[in-house]
Amino acid sequence: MQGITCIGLGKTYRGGIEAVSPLDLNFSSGRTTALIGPSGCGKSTLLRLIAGLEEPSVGDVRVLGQSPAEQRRRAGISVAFQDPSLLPWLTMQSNISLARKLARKPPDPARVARLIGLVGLGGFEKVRPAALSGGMRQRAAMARALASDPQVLLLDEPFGAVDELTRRQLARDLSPLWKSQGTTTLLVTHSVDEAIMLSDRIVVFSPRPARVVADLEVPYAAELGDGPEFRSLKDKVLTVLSASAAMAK
Ligand SMILES: Nc1ncnc2c1ncn2[C@@H]1O[C@H](COP(=O)(O)OP(=O)(O)OP(=O)(O)O)[C@@H](O)[C@H]1O
Repeated sequence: MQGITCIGLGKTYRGGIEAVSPLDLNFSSGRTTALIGPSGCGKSTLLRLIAGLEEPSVGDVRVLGQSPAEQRRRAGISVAFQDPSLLPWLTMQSNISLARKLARKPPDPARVARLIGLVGLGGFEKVRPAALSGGMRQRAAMARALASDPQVLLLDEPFGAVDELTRRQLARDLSPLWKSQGTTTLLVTHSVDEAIMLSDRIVVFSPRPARVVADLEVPYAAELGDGPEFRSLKDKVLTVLSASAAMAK
């Protein structure tokens, strides 16, 4: 089975905090899955395990048939996390171009320019990260994540510092880029709207340690934003989420 496969995958941090309780989950190739759940339930930990940035305490994870470390070596995984780690000494444009170089892909200034335009940062190409706002840095990090045409894209609240209107616009403009390339995408978000708009499937987690409490398909029609399919799915996710949050009390 390709895609991303978690086999009995669990993580307990030093000090005994169990963030992810052993999980069996598969994320199919080419699909976008939103991961949603109460704050602190372990979503970022799961993403970091899949990215190979954290070692599992138990179990295993395979990313397109390989270990996360192997995939990272082949630059098959791109990440855009809450805290956009742009290199401070490089301009915004160079940060984005560098992603292609690190992935051993040929330079593609036209693609880089198009991405910068799509994230609304045209005119800021030569600016260094410190002179950008938090939301602008997140948008640059998103462009950087997409610049190398990754096979796997891991997004952890990539638009958390961006205002609601811009978020919607980014979701609309950027998701076709990864969807048309068959990228396997995981998106951690607190926004049910964003989860429905961007994904094919929504996995809802319990309070820590993360366990799956619902696994929902997103019907195609839900993408439209405010139709009955959208509203009914949103109600369903919110109901599961509030039941899940109540488990913590
Ligand atoms: N490096 C670490 N060492 C120890 N504990 C950690 C570490 N990273 C996360 N945790 C703990 O693990 C739990 C899960 O954290 P995680 O960041 O994965 O949750 P989350 O669901 O992504 O939260 P949020 O939605 O608020 O971003 C939390 O209790 C957190 O304090």
